[in-house]
Amino acid sequence: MEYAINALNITKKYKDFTLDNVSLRLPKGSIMGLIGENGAGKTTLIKLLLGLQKFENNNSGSAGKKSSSSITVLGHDIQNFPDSAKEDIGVVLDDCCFPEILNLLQIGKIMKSIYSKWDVVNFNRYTEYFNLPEKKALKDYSKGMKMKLSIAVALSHDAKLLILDEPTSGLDPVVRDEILDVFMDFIQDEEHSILISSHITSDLEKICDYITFINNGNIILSDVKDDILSNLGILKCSHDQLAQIDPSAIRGYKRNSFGVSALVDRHKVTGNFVIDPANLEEILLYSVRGK
Ligand SMILES: Nc1ncnc2c1ncn2[C@@H]1O[C@H](COP(=O)(O)OP(=O)(O)OP(=O)(O)O)[C@@H](O)[C@H]1O
Repeated sequence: MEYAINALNITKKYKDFTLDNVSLRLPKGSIMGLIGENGAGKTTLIKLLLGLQKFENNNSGSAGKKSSSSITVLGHDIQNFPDSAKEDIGVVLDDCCFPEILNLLQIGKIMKSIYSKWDVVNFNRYTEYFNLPEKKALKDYSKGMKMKLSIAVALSHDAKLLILDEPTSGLDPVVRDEILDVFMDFIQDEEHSILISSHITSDLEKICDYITFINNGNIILSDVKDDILSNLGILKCSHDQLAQIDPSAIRGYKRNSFGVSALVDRHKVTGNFVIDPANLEEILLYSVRGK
């Protein structure tokens, strides 16, 4: 399989936080969602994938996890990423990176001078679709308008890979739906791939092929979304019944006044239990917060 992103055994240490020996593979032609609570390490991982931060080069994962580290994006080692290939990555980070005194027309002109493959027709198409005013300074744009502008830019230089950090956060459901449609449209070309982080798990459930859960600097689950949703489910039972279930089937559980509800691997549960479907939000909550 060809990968748009192939990150192996990546460790990044801050004073109070370690992204610990994580690996992530995004198959070409697909969308992967990155889910995790605040401070889980999503932005740190994204910055490493973009080469904006350096990972530990001494293969210094925690004890017992040492192995060689590398990040390959669109076939290039991120540490020696050629300038000529930088246009192939469209990036949206959670803060607007354009000078606030400029307006959309001025941004368009600047981008045309920066990107050799700048597609003015596409840019105008997206900015019209997003109803962005041309002459208003960015400082007077709403948060949603700024985000739409960042997305329009990322989509207008013929990128093959989009790396998007919370592109739908703070946006209303109508705008989010518009943006998700644009992402789905982008991915119709099988050469295109997207890595997207979001707290809005329903957005990721809608568009992603793969989901990666990150918690406290560790990847706790990374798989095909449909497999995750079909393999995991919520089982409600008594404490005694829970005790009879193979412990390796239980990903997390919560006690309530009626007994216990547990996130379980369906295939590992034997016996006559009803297991309800779990959505991505529940999977995150049970995995992170469940006992
Ligand atoms: N430059 C830095 N120096 C020190 N610590 C940092 C730095 N950048 C991030 N961190 C720490 O790394 C941890 C992970 O932060 P990160 O921004 O990657 O989380 P996140 O999953 O993107 O969170 P959120 O959903 O809130 O955006 C946090 O504890 C944060 O304080």
